[in-house]
Amino acid sequence: MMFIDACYRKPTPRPPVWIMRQAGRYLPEYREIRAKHSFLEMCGQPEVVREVTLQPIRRFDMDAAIIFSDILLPLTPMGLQLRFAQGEGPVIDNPITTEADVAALRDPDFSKEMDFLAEALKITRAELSKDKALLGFCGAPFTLACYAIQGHGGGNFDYVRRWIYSNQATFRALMKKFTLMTVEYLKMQVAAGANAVQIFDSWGGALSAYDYLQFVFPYVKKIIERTSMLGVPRILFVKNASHFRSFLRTSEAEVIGLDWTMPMEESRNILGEDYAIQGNLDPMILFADKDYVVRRTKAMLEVNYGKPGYIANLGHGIHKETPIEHVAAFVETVKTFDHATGPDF
Ligand SMILES: Cc1c2[nH]c(c1CCC(=O)O)Cc1[nH]c(c(CCC(=O)O)c1C)Cc1[nH]c(c(CCC(=O)O)c1C)Cc1[nH]c(c(C)c1CCC(=O)O)C2
Repeated sequence: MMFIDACYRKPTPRPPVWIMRQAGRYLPEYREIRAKHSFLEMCGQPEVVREVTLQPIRRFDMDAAIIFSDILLPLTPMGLQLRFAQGEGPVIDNPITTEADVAALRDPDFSKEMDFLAEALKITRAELSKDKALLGFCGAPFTLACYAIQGHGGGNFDYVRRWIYSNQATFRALMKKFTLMTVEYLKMQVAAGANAVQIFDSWGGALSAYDYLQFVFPYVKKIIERTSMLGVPRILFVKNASHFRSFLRTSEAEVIGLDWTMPMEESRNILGEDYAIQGNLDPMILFADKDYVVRRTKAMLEVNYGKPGYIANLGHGIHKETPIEHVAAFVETVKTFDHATGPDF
C-alpha cells in the first residue's frame, strides 16, 4: 500500500493523500444518512459506519479511509455519560472532579463493549480496495481529559489547566487510566483490520511546552511504546504544537501530523530523518477559488517533492461547508502533480 510505504519513508510514485474528517457533513450523501439517525446511532451500526467511511473514497478516491467513529466513544464504557447535543458538540454529563471519580472509571473490554467498532472495521476492510489503507484512531489522553474534566469542548481550556495544576495527582491518575484504555482500544482496532492508527491530540497545544512535557507527553510516549508490537504505523497529530515540535522527535511514532501553522521544511529539519510527515494545507483554503486551491496544493507538494515519507492532507479536519469540487481539486492535484510542470507561478 502506497500509504503504508510513505509512513515508513519508503519511496512512492507520488505522495498518498487523505483528508482529516473526510467522512462527514460536507458530503450530501453523508447528510442524507445523518438526517435519519443521530450521530451516535450511526457510529453504533457497522453497516452505516462502512457506508459513510467509504463515501469519500467513492467520490474522491483517496489512498486511505478513516473509520467513521469518534475519539470520545470509548469514554462511555468507562462510565462517562457522553452525548452529542444539537449545535453544542460533545457533552459529558458527569465530568471528572474528584479522585473518587477517577477511581470509579471502568476498564472496558472493548472486544465486547465496542464490538460494533470491531465489526465495522472488519467489514469495511473487506470492502475497501486492497491498495488502500484503513485507519483506526484514538484521542490522546490529554484531549480526552479535556472533555472528561470540562464536560464539553471549546474555549482555551482555562478550567482544564487550572484543574490540572491544582489536582496534579488526580490528573496523573486520570492520564494513566486513559493511557491504558487507549492501548487496548488501539489493539482492538488493529486486530479488527486497521492498517495504521492516528492519535489525535487536538488540544495539546493549549499547554506550554514545559507542561506538555511534564504532564502529557510521557503518556503519549507510553501509548506509542505499548503499541509498537502491533506492527502498524502510528501517526501522531498534536494540533498547535509548533512551540514543542522538537519533543515530538522523541515520540517514536512513524508519522508526525503537522497543522498549517507549522512550516513543512522547518518541521522536517526539527523532526529529523526518522519521521514521515503529514499535512498541512489550511482547511479554509478550500473555500477560495479553485485555481487558488490548486496553486496552494502544488506549492505544498513542491516543498515535499522527491522526499520520502510525505502524506498529503489538510492541517486539520475539513470544514462542514467546504465546496465539494474543491475537495476534488485538492485530491486530484496531489494525484497528478508533476515536478517538471511545477507550480505555475
Ligand atoms: C476533538 C475530536 C472529536 N472527535 C474527533 C476529534 C479529534 C479530531 C480533530 O481534532 O478534529 C475525531 C473524529 N471525529 C469523527 C472522526 C471520523 C473520521 C473522519 O475523520 O472522517 C474523527 C477522526 C467523526 C465526527 N465526530 C463528530 C462529527 C459530526 C457529527 C454530526 O454529523 O453531527 C463527525 C462526523 C462530532 C464531534 N466529535 C468531536 C467534536 C468536536 C465533534 C463536532 C461537534 C460539531 O461540530 O457538531 C470530538
